Amino acid sequence: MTVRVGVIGTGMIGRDHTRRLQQVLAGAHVVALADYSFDAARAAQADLAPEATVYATGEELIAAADVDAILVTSTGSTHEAYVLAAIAAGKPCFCEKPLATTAEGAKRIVDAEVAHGTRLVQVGFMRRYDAGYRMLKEVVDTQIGTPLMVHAAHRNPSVPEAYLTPMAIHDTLIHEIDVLRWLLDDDYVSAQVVFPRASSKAHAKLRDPQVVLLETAKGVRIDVEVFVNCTYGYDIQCQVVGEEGLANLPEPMAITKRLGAELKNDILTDWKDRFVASYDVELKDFIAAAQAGTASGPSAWDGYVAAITSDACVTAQDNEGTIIPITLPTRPALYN
Ligand SMILES: NC(=O)c1ccc[n+]([C@@H]2O[C@H](COP(=O)([O-])OP(=O)(O)OC[C@H]3O[C@@H](n4cnc5c(N)ncnc54)[C@H](O)[C@@H]3O)[C@@H](O)[C@H]2O)c1
Ligand SMILES: O[C@H]1[C@H](O)[C@@H](O)[C@H](O)[C@@H](O)[C@H]1O
Repeated sequence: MTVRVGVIGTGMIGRDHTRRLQQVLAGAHVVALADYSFDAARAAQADLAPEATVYATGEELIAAADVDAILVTSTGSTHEAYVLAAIAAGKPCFCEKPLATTAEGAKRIVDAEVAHGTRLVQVGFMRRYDAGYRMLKEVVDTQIGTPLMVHAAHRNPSVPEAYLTPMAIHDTLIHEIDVLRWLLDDDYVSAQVVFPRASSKAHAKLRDPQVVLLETAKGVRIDVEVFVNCTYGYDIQCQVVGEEGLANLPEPMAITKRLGAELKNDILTDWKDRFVASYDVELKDFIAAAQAGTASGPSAWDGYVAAITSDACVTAQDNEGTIIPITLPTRPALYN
């Protein structure tokens, strides 16, 4: 069965996912588009999905009889309402991160899905599908002994003026929040944030870099450097230290050059290139589950836990150096 998909939000990643569904992956076809900007939706239709219908609102798209499944790729603050509408319509829904901008909003989605009784939501935590992270998890699970510490870094070359200090948490660190929890099969119990000397490359409303310290229920200590004006490239690092050895996330494949008396290789600069393959695999997973009328992969519960953790980290930013406890509610059976 070909899944007929409606895409809400045709900005950068909405267009990229539409391209994936239309040109790369089998089993799905984009039949509907909507964006707050009608022109943006029309442009995506012209460039990527000429046969799709453009709807004036996301709500109309969700209700359309010929739409089997929904992709929510609009601005983060709009996700919650669309995901709730998709659940109410009983349609599988892939939602880009964040699931909701508050923990309360994410909880409303969890409650709605639990009331529905089966999974319908997949959250766009694509790193779980990255080949490098999957290799790392295999080694962490089987070879280096009990994990004790994680050292990680999330570096972007630059960010726009609209990117403010809390975004380092809910826009950027949120990937580590999810993937490290998955990697360690653990949950967080506290967060702390400290700010090193500020980079002169950051604009006035952004404190950059920052170091986030997380502690897990099993006692693992995690430090994540978030540095979003590092200038030199898009660089994701992750090292897990275990009782018997340590394991590093592999570097992306790159040609090593011996040139002009130098040994060098290029560093990627764009997240789209760094995780291009994992975006393909996560949507393949979504299509396969949607064909069966359900969802798999990162769940609404994972989105909710990430939101609770993000909120604690933002509180920790506002209270530099203070350890902020993180308490999770009981996980509903749907997510076991
Ligand atoms: N997983 C990842 O690595 C990754 C990467 C990039 C973006 N994202 C997430 O995807 C989402 C979109 O990011 P982007 O970079 O494409 O942003 P963007 O600004 O390029 O696109 C967002 C689009 O949503 C539209 N929009 C705004 N309000 C709307 C509404 N109420 N209804 C319908 N459309 C609406 C805007 O007009 C715009 O076209 C964000 O939540 C972002 O965090 C995830
Ligand atoms: O929305 C983007 C995206 O999620 C990237 O993966 C991340 O590295 C950026 O910091 C963030 O702004």
